[in-house]
Amino acid sequence: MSGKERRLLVVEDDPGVQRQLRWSFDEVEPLIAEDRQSALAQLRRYEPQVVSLDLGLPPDPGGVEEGLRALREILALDPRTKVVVITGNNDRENAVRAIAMGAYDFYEKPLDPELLGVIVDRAFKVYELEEENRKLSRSRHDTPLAGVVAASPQMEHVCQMIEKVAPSEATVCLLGESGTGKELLARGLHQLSARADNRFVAINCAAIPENLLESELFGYEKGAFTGANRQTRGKIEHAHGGTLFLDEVGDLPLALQAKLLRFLQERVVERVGGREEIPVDLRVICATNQDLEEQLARGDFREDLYYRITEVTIRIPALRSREGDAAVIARSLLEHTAREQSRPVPRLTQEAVHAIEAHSWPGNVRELENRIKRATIMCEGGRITPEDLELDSPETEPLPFNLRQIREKAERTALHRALNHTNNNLSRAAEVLGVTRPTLYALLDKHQMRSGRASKNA
Ligand SMILES: Nc1ncnc2c1ncn2[C@@H]1O[C@H](COP(=O)(O)OP(=O)(O)OP(=O)(O)O)[C@@H](O)[C@H]1O
Repeated sequence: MSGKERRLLVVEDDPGVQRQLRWSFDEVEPLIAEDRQSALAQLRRYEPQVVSLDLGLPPDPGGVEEGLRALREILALDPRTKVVVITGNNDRENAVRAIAMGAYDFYEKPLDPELLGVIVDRAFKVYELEEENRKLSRSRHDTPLAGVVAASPQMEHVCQMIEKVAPSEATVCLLGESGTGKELLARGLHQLSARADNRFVAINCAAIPENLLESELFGYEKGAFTGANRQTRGKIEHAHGGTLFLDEVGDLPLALQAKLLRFLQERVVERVGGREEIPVDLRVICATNQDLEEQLARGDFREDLYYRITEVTIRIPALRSREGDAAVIARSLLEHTAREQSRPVPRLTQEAVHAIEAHSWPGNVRELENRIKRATIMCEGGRITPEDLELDSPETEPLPFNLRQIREKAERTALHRALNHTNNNLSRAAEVLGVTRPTLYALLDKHQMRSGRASKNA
């Protein structure tokens, strides 16, 4: 969570102290509530992660009961909230009561803005860590798809599809860029199937030279070719009873496509140089990072085979389009690596998390793994920085403060695009935007865009 997403609610009835408090926090513009009821209304509306709560609230500004009631109700509404209670001088007793009720910390008046700022900042950090942990435990760490870490709705959907299709015998085709986890998911699918006790045999069709691929897949008889000194079973036979994973199936040469198709139709293999038809019972999962439909159109992939292997197609999204997954996977990998090396888990700095979120991950999870491995070796003092990950520190664009700012930005962008599109022809720009010309003029004036560019047909 970036500093700009932090929301702080200050519950304080004294306008002088309110003013003082506004200056205590560098990174957040606090929301202010004067009493318990408006505090609860703000909590419902803005979901602040941290609340600073003066226990002396009206109608009982000299006592603490109203403040403690507010504390109880805030935590009942959202127990994740970190509440820092502010008590009078030397009022330890009520501070302890508040902590016992679930307050995160307490702070005694008189105000020291710097100290309060530090306490509040730490409260945000604890909230953020807890939130990350909640995400991780919601992630698929302990689900049947072991090893698949994901918190995004996109991957949640993929995992659900895998879980659904696993018990069937359907041939599944996993489509996705390199490093998105196709093999990991294929293994997960196998493990959830009735074939889990038998072998999962993987073969990468792109990694084996064409002349060897056939014997690798189908096996060969002794003497079938020079060097064939003994009868050898192929991957297909090895997978008998289990699952055969054909990775990079889009790279399968056309001659072998025909042979694979025959196997899928008749479920028998003939070893190279042999005549015997050997029945094999297995399930096939395929994967590719190529566009199979484009290959079909080019004639590089057989249509009949395409339909055989795509009984169920599952698209694995690229890491860059999975909301929030990169940081969650990074943390999980850090824990894993640290556990393996019996070392304390290093911490990602906020800048590192921003950099991870901003990077486009062309190599997907594999690239993330490599960067994390490198960073665990290079980092110092238990903290991982963007430099350790060899990522740029991104200039994070501040979040717009409110809906009005978002609307205005969208309006400006739409105006620019319409004017560019129509070569500054105002009548046409108004048409494109679906507004009248006077409305367009008003908008251009509002955004001070009338001078210079937008003049034609005005
Ligand atoms: N969701 C995930 N959670 C944790 N680790 C993952 C996840 N997805 C992928 N990985 C890890 O990333 C690495 C690459 O994954 P995998 O080999 O399954 O990708 P792939 O799509 O099959 O790649 P390629 O197309 O290059 O064969 C593996 O080490 C895998 O364990």
